[in-house]
Amino acid sequence: MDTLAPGTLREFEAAARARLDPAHYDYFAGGAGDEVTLRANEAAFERLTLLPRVLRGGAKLRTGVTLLGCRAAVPVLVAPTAFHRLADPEGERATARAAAAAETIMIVSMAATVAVEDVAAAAPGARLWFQLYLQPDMAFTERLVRRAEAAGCAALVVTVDSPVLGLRDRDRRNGFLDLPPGLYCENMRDGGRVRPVVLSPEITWEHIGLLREMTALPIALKGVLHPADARLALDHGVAALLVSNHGGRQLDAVPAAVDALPEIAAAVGGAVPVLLDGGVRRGTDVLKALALGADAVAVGRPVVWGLAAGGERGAARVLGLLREEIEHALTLCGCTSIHDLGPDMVRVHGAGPGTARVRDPGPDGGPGAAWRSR
Ligand SMILES: Cc1cc2nc3c(=O)[nH]c(=O)nc-3n(C[C@H](O)[C@H](O)[C@H](O)COP(=O)(O)O)c2cc1C
Ligand SMILES: O=C(O)C(=O)c1ccccc1
Repeated sequence: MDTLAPGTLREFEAAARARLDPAHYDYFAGGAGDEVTLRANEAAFERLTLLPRVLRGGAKLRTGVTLLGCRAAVPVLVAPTAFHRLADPEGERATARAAAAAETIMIVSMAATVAVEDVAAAAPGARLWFQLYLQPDMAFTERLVRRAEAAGCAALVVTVDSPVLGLRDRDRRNGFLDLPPGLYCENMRDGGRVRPVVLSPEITWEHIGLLREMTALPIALKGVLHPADARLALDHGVAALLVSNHGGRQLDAVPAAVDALPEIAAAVGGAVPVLLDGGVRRGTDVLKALALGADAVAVGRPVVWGLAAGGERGAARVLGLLREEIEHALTLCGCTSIHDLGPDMVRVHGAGPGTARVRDPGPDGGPGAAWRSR
């Protein structure tokens, strides 16, 4: 990469598109159905505005956050995305090194093309969480959990928005069904064969209970949109929630992730950390999500675009750009810490004051302070 290198996340997408096989680009970029939810994720951020505070300078900027015992220097995690070796020969190894360099958490996909042990070995010091689709064969699920634990993963992220795969017209048209020869879902190797990733409509809250008995690792649920499910998650001892519509790849017609966030944050009431992914493309998007009650966000496609455009350096640059943009926007908002952000600083474009306000920001203005102070 040179001086003409991408300088925004959206420019990274264009650079990645130019390099990728068109069917692979479509797999990464695409959504389900008419891609209404896919577009809504970014459009919802555009409709939200930030109201800066003034004359609050002085202190040194603080962007770090601790989630499930893991410190991240920035409130931006790497969302789990499958098949990184379609974007770069080093695949998830390169992504993990980029996340380590950015001092943030990478959520390794169960459908990674590098085994979780090899991802961990390639990136010493990386903070890894492991994403899991609960497999109906719970004995295999347990073997997978043991591998993630042994590799040093600090949390399990169970994806719950995928009882079946979304209907992805781009993949259907392109005939993209399987990985090309030589690439495999390496976490699915089991007794000399590679199992298919099973998305199962049979999975229930009972399986979450079984998983909790199986492991001491904290469990996050990814893909919760209904506030009643957020409350059920708390009843089941879940340690964090990730508000997500899977980047618009599962049920088309669900709300934009950031539009679903306030109700979930209100239901959780600070009991556990709330994360969000979907459509985060600018530092200002991160600030909007944090102001509305997220403790951190995750990015999916932008990291893949970085990887496809420039391998490890490209992915690191994407995370670095977000960090620069967050610091710049915080300063312009009169904040010295991400905990200074509150719902009072967000408006829905064109709506009156307080319309985006759903939760009392508390005396120090920061959302979700309850779990942090424990
Ligand atoms: C190409 C691709 C593959 C994905 N694979 C997974 C996966 O294996 N497991 C999972 O839980 N989510 C997966 N996701 C969803 C992401 O974790 C995340 O929810 C989504 O990408 C966030 O939206 P964004 O791409 O706009 O940041 C995938 C998303 C994309 C784009
Ligand atoms: O493509 C995806 O979004 C995804 O989550 C997935 C599911 C199963 C296998 C590979 C990826």
